[in-house]
Amino acid sequence: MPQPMLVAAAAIINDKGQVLIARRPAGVDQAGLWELPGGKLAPYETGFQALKREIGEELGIEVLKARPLIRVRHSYSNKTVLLDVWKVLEFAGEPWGREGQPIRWVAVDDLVNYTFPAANKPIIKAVELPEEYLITGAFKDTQDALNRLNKALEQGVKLVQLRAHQLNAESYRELAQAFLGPCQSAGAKLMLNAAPELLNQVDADGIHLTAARLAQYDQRPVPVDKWLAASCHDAESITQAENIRADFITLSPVLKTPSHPKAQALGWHDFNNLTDNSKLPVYALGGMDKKQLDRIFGLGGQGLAGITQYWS
Ligand SMILES: Nc1nc2c([nH]c(=O)n2[C@H]2C[C@H](O)[C@@H](COP(=O)(O)OP(=O)(O)OP(=O)(O)O)O2)c(=O)[nH]1
Ligand SMILES: [Mg+2]
Repeated sequence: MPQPMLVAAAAIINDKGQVLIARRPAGVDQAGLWELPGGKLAPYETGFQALKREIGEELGIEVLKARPLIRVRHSYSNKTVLLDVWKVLEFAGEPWGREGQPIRWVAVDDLVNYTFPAANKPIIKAVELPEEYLITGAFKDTQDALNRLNKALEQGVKLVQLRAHQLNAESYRELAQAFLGPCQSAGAKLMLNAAPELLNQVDADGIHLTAARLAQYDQRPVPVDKWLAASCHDAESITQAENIRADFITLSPVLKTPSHPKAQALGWHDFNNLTDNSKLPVYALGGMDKKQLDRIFGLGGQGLAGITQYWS
């Protein structure tokens, strides 16, 4: 593999939740496309140092607080880049295009309407996705499931996977239908852990494939305007998820968990290796709680999945 060009880039979010994008000038690589501001690492710079310098040079603001968002390696015909993308949480000053480049604050949901370089597809997804992915646990009946869902939504959950393998297809469909309203009202996305065809009957936001379902496809089984996620456990399943153009994955079990006592845990080291080699946003799953979020970000993860504390 050729040595990639190292690039630091920033997802700068303002207090309205909008993201700052800039337009690449004519005559440079990827000319005319929109990008996240940033640029090449100078020799001996860390990603964060380069981020601070590039953002100062290009936008005239000072980055005060940032955390890793995603790292993506991508090969263009003429070069390979390794984009080290940070989420900027605090900055000083008012950004302007210091190099004459047009800049724009864009709502996260509008990012799909702008054309970015090919490497940015998973990066834009990482910007859109929240830090936590709720996977439903046990429940007594429909009302109990809805009560638990509403409690989780009240606590700010924005991404929900309805996982209920104990239900038959019809009961699952009914429950999925019942989940739609509360999720929509709370501005949360609903992923169905079910066959992709169910999207024809239930207008949820996407499908989450089990590892077994993931292995069955050789192309993306859901339309591009829906989300596709998959459960991965190793490098092979991650490659498979990338091949069928999934949008994000869960990787498990990171730590030992009572729900899957026989499964061998990956541990943090392997979690890091696998996320490093994955293009897609990766949620850590298995034995996770909110206290581990900073560690997950540092190791290349999008956030954590499971969060049984929201479902108890
Ligand atoms: N900044 C930025 N670069 C991106 C993005 N997506 C993407 O593929 N790239 C590629 C395009 C370029 O080949 C490379 C970044 O180089 P750059 O042109 O921003 O570098 P720079 O700011 O240091 O500029 P210069 O030294 O060439 O003046 O990474 C993105 O979202 N932001
Ligand atoms: Mg630049």
